[in-house]
Amino acid sequence: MHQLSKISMDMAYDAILWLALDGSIVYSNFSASRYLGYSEEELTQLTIFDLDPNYPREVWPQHVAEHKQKKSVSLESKHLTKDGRMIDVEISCNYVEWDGQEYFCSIVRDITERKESDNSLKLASLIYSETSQAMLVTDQENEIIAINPAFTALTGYAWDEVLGKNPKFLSSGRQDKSFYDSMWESLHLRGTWQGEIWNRRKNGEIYPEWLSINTVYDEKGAVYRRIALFTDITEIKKSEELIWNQANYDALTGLPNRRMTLDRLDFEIKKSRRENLPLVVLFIDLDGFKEVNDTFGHDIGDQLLIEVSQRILKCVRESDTLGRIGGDEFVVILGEVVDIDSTDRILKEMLNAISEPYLLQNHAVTISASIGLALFPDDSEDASTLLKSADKAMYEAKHRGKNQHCWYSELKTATR
Ligand SMILES: Nc1nc2c(ncn2[C@@H]2O[C@H](COP(=O)(O)OP(=O)(O)OP(=O)(O)O)[C@@H](O)[C@H]2O)c(=O)[nH]1
Repeated sequence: MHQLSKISMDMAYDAILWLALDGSIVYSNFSASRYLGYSEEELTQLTIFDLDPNYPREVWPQHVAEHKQKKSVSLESKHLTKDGRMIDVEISCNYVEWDGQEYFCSIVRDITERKESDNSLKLASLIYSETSQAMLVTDQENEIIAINPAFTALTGYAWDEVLGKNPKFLSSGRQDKSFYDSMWESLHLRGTWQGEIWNRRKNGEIYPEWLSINTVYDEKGAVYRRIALFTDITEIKKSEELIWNQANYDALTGLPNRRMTLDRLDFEIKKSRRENLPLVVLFIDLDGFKEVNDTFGHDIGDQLLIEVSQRILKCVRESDTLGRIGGDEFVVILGEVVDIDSTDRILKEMLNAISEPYLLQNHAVTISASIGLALFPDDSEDASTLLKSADKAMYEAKHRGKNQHCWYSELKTATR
């Protein structure tokens, strides 16, 4: 019978250690050797304090008394293996009296793996609850089964308001069906999608977010969960917009700057080519603007530039472009001109409007402009050459006495 119980103890998955009341190991099974790395003989030379070096020896007598009284105690600790590893163990310590002797029979289970997975679960749950990224998890039916606190902070929706809902209730309506179709196509094909999307908060506010969706599949390869992570990118968009505006618009007048004006000219040339209609570029330079600055100061000069730009705008269609490309230099693009002769009327109106007196900070200021014109496709077919031609024509207008216009074609005729 004794032999049988030894065999069965050796077959046990858990380690079994018999301790005398002084903490010395008097018996161990096969599993104990397996996880601690010591032979049975070696273990009988050791004490519980060798296996558990952090065990405070001074409390041992107190623990012995308690364990004797309770008969059975469960606890978690760490054991040091022969090769120096500390492993997590779960111990069930039982007080046994046998053959007039007292023992503790400790059943020890190696829980290192469980601890590691507990720790990674704890870490995952910490990340889930503490991250500033909003998270949303849906099930096979695409119904929400989990959200994190950042989701509530970002969208304004609490857990009980979203549970079981299809996430499409967050849509802002800004993206069309084809946008969502291609998102779903990517999710079906690759299980992932990421990109920029506009959603709506509970308070109705529409905001841009960077969204990344991943899919978890079950063992049969069917969709099990989809996990969406997103961040509010309103501030990023705002600063991108600011940088873009600074790069493309003139801060004083709010008009397109040189770079943007050239882009528009490019675009309008392409349009005119498609429509087979001419396009006219006006290069406008103020006459004697330096004197306004010198006489009335830079502030009034600035105000004059703003006023002039507003007067020019009143003379053109909304679809035409007015840009400020230098100090007192403006460019107008008259796109898709059906009637070239109508340009002369616009020019007359513009020159008159600019030369009407201005009242700036109680000062009466007058100014005029010289305008050079170039025609697409006759004078040039590319944006920068067309602008240069208009510039040359403007110089000719100055040369002829200012406050007037000149077509580039007139220069070509003059040099012939
Ligand atoms: N107030 C103000 N002045 C500017 C600004 N940018 C450039 N200027 C001034 O605008 C003037 C432009 O020079 P010019 O075109 O040679 O001066 P102008 O007196 O108009 O000369 P003409 O074109 O030959 O009649 C310079 O004195 C610049 O200092 C600006 O943003 N604000």
